[in-house]
Amino acid sequence: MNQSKEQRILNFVLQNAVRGDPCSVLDTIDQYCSQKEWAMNVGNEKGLILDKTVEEANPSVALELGTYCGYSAVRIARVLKAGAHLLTVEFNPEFAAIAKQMIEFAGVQDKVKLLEGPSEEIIPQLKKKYEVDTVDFVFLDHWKDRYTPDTILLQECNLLRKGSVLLADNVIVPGAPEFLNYIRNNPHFQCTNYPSRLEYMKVADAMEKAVFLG
Ligand SMILES: O=C(NC/C=C/[C@H]1O[C@@H](n2cnc(C(F)(F)F)c2)[C@H](O)[C@@H]1O)c1cc([N+](=O)[O-])cc(O)c1O
Ligand SMILES: [Mg+2]
Repeated sequence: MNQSKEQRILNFVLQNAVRGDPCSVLDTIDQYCSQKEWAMNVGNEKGLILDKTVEEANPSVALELGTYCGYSAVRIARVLKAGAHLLTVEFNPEFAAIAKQMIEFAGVQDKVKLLEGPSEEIIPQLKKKYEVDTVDFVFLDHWKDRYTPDTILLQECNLLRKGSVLLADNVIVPGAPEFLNYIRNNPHFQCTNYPSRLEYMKVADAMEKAVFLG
């Protein structure tokens, strides 16, 4: 059975990155995906915006929707303060298995909890089953038509508090027009757009930050 692209990315990391060194894992994924096979990791340019937004939010509890191979989970976990943790949600079992190995190889497994399943199932479980009170930071990087319903679901489940920061990837490519319309016209959110480029490509993309005002 021939390997998947995601398996090839993981193998390249296992063979070329430094175990326990998150930066080397990120650089190795970026090297592979810019030189060999494109993949939908947030990448290093938008990754810097992600880093700054997480550092500014300084979350105790962070949530990621769309783990994929674990690139942004490693990226976020490596800048979390002591005692803070990231919950990352992945729907596809193959991707979840890859991401688990990526996170462990990077040495950030103590800061990351990978939850497998659809967001509409997992989000309502966060308080009772995963002992979450509210989330301080949310990275939206999953299916673009799920950004809005999941943002609404987070509010319905009382998981956001005054000052919770949402950061959405790909608001230009592939685009999330319905989400931008929702969040920019919602008086409960203060939005900021961060123009950048699509990972590994000379194509414009952007991230949107939305701070919940309560
Ligand atoms: O489609 C893109 N991303 C979709 C990403 C999808 C990923 O999110 C997971 N997911 C789905 N539901 C959940 C949850 F959490 F709800 F359960 C998690 C999917 O299994 C997949 O791993 C994309 C596409 C491009 N591009 O250039 O085409 C560039 C990008 O940066 C992208 O993120
Ligand atoms: Mg993305």
